[in-house]
Amino acid sequence: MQAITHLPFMRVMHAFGGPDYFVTEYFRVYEGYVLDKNILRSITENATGRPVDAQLIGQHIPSLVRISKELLEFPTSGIDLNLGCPAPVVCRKDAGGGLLRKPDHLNRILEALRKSIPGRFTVKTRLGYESPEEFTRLIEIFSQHGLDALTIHARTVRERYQTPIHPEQIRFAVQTMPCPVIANGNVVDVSTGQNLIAQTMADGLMIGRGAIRSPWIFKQLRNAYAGEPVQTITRADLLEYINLLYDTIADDLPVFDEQKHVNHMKKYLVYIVQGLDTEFEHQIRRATTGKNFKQTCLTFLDSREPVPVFPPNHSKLFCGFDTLR
Ligand SMILES: Cc1cc2nc3c(=O)[nH]c(=O)nc-3n(C[C@H](O)[C@H](O)[C@H](O)COP(=O)(O)O)c2cc1C
Repeated sequence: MQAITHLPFMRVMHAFGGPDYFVTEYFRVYEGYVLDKNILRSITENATGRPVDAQLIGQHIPSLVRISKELLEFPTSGIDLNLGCPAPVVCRKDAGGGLLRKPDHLNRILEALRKSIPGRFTVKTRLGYESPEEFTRLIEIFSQHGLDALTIHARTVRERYQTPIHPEQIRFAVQTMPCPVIANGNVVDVSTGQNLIAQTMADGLMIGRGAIRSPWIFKQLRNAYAGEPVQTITRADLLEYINLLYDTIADDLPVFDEQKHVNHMKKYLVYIVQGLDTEFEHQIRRATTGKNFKQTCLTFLDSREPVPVFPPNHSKLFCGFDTLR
């Protein structure tokens, strides 16, 4: 996730158990593009011991091929093509989710990338641009290119993040695709993860916002599937997580600018505070210094009280996950 799931964030996720593999923020590929050194560090300095796929976004075929080849010189576990980003600035250029409106061009991109990537080549997609009905045609295309996995964020581009997802479309892909299918969208706890797997029979889960809010989610799911006890998360656990995130990201900065760092931390906190005290959220929004930020966290989180398992179901940050409960 752009400007969120960078190298220090991956380190923190791993400290709490972490996913089986990571995917980088996307490299925004165009003619003349030079590899972003900071994103590249997620690959070259990945010390988690878990694989990391390099994600590309773009539509210019020679550049996508060139950058894939360049990336394969580094210890990446594979190349992933983003067909899901709904940002208007990306879609207008027919990249990310915008490419779903250009199936013929998409077909040519997949053909060229598959030819030039000898190892793992995967796609992360939405269901279509305007309507889930577009997905049948897209699956026809995806199934022709020997993909190593297909990850599906089961919403259309138009639906952005503000609706329930369409698990039946993931189920359709699982039945149709000759490769593993990873289900994505609205997994916020063990029950929503297990229900998404049960409804789709997907080969795995990708978790985004739910992991920012609660990095224990990977370990909790592993424990639940193994029939082991699942950890209850307390306010004090959250405090430890936030402090680790604050310090790990700060230590990774070439130049530390306190105010910028506090603002960056707010990108995580908007997810973390969901379901907690509204006054906590207000005070975090107003924090400008590190001391102020950390003191606010301490004031609201210094207790052994369990935190709510679910965030609110109708906010701008999380929406529609109750259909998976
Ligand atoms: C702020 C933000 C940035 C994102 N950046 C990326 C990205 O760079 N690449 C990608 O494949 N998906 C990106 N996504 C989408 C997520 O990976 C995921 O598909 C989506 O949030 C639904 O899954 P979730 O409910 O587990 O978060 C982003 C989502 C958000 C909210």
